[in-house]
Parts: sequence; structure tokens; C-alpha cells
Amino acid sequence: MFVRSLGRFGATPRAFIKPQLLRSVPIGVRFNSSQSTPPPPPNETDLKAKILMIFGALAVGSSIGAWYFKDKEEPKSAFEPKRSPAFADNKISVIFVLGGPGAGKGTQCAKLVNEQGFVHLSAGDLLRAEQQRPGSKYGELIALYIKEGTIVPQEITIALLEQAIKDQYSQGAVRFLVDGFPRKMDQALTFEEQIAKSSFTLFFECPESVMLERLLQRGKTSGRTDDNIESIKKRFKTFIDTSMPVVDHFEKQGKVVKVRCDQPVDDVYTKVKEALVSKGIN
Ligand SMILES: Nc1ncnc2c1ncn2[C@@H]1O[C@H](COP(=O)(O)OP(=O)(O)O)[C@@H](O)[C@H]1O
Ligand SMILES: O=c1ccn([C@@H]2O[C@H](COP(=O)(O)OP(=O)(O)O)[C@@H](O)[C@H]2O)c(=O)[nH]1
Repeated sequence: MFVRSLGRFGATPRAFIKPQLLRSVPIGVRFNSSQSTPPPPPNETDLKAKILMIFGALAVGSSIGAWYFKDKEEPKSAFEPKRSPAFADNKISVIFVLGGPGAGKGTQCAKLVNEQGFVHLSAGDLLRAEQQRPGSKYGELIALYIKEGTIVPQEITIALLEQAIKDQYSQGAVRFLVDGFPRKMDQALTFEEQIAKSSFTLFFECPESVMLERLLQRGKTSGRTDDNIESIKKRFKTFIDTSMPVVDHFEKQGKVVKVRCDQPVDDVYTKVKEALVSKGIN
């Protein structure tokens, strides 16, 4: 109500200025060039008094308006628009895949794609592709966030994911593994509100020492700007401080299945399949 009042009165005080008041302002610049001599300068005390009168009228007008409208609601449409996700009513199923950097999310997702017909969307891959897309206005920004191991503003990542899901959906895909996302609470809430509810989160638990070793190893060939010790330390910190609260959030809803991943790839995969079965996915 307060904000609405400001919008109504604060932005349009002119509605309360009487036209005759405007006309009576002795504006010195309003000088008729047909006059041979400029009119005498207005008396200063007179000028001040009139300016004060205008401000007074404005204040009184605003107060009267505010009082008049104070109990009146803005007219409501008969049909209040309902905010619902782009993919409501279980049109698609989305599994979030989370875990620390280097936990093996991408590796396991790739196996699920081959064997179970999921579409794998890695938020990190989408961001890296956007970063490299010629003409992207977000390229530099994304590069900076990735190197620093921080989370790219959600608007960018969610727009990329939404586009990718829509593209795939139009080709018939309905089962999605959304890998490395959501990494921050705002992303989790926005995605579920605007795109689709997640079925559950597959969370990979892995000791930091194992992840560090894997990332350093990956860094020898990945060409990634963040697979180096400085960036890795920052990524670990972001994971604990910013991403773990997301896992806790979904856990409270009973929507997390955890899998330990400090074992050989195929052993981890066996447990991944068991985890999916426990959630009704075969
Ligand atoms: N279970 C595993 N055992 C050993 N190495 C693994 C395992 N899973 C993944 N890796 C390797 O560790 C690195 C990180 O895996 P990746 O799937 O890219 O992790 P994430 O997507 O979580 O960052 C890759 O080089 C991958 O080959
Ligand atoms: O939703 C996301 C996912 C990824 N990233 C950025 O992309 C980087 C790499 O993420 P990716 O999932 O590719 O790699 P991982 O850290 O899991 O190995 C992260 O550190 C973030 O800087 C992001 O900002 N938002």
C-alpha cells in the first residue's frame, strides 16, 4: 500500500497543481520579445511568497489525495493471473544432480544418458558455451565468475537452461538431468517457480581430497580456466557456503538421494541406478 501510494502521489504531484497557479508564477524568462524593454524584475519577496504558495498547495493536495485514496484498493481483474512454471503438471521430469566440483557428476550423467535415455544439461557447459559464443554480451562476465569459482547471476543461467529444455522438449525429450544446478538458493527457488518442479536431487558425496586429486588430473587436459589450485580452493568454499544450503533445503522436503562417489566409476553407477529405482525411476 505504501509503495502504491508513493507511485500514485509521489510520481504525479502535478495532478494537484491548479492551472491558474501555474499561470500566476512570475517566471523571469517568460519575456515577450515584442516588448521594447524587458519588464521590471519581479520583487524578490513577492517571488519567494509565490514559490512558497506553490509548495504549500502541493503538500496540501498530496495529503488530501492520500487521505481520499487511503482505504481504496486498486481495481482487481476478475481473473488474477496465476504464476505457474513453464512446465507445470509433470509435463517433464527434472532431476537435479549436485555434488562438489570434481565429484563425478558429469561422468555419471553421461552413463545415464547412454543407458536410460535422459537428456543431460550441464549448467557449467551451457555457461562455457555462452561464454564462447561470438557476440555474447555475457562472455566476459561468465569467464570472470567461473575463474573465481563464484555463481554466475541466476538470470543468465536460468535463461540458458530454459532455452535448452524448451529446445529438447520440442524434440520430444521429457526426462532431464540438470547437472551442477541449482548451486545457490535463489536459483533453486526461481527455477522451481518459473520452469519446473524437480522430482528430486541426486547428490554425490565425495571427500575433498578425492575431488582435489580428480580436478588436478582433469586440469591436465580439460583446458578449463578453473581446474587449477587457486580456483579449485575458491570453488570448494563456494560449494560449502553457497551450494550446500540448497541440498539442505531439498533434504528438508525429503527430496535428496545421496550416493558416495569415491569409488570406481562403475561401482558408483550401480549405486546411482539403485538411487533412481528408490525414487521410482527404472
Ligand atoms: N568414480 C571416479 N573415479 C575416478 N575418477 C573419476 C570418477 N568419476 C569421475 N572421475 C574423473 O574425475 C574428473 C571429474 O569428474 P567429472 O565427472 O568431470 O566431475 P564433475 O562433473 O562433478 O565436476 C574427471 O576427470 C573424471 O574422469
Ligand atoms: O548454475 C551454475 C553452474 C555453474 N556455474 C559456474 O560454472 C563453474 C563450473 O561449474 P561445472 O558444473 O561445470 O563444474 P564443477 O565445478 O562441478 O566441476 C562453477 O564453478 C560456477 O562458476 C554457475 O555459476 N552456475
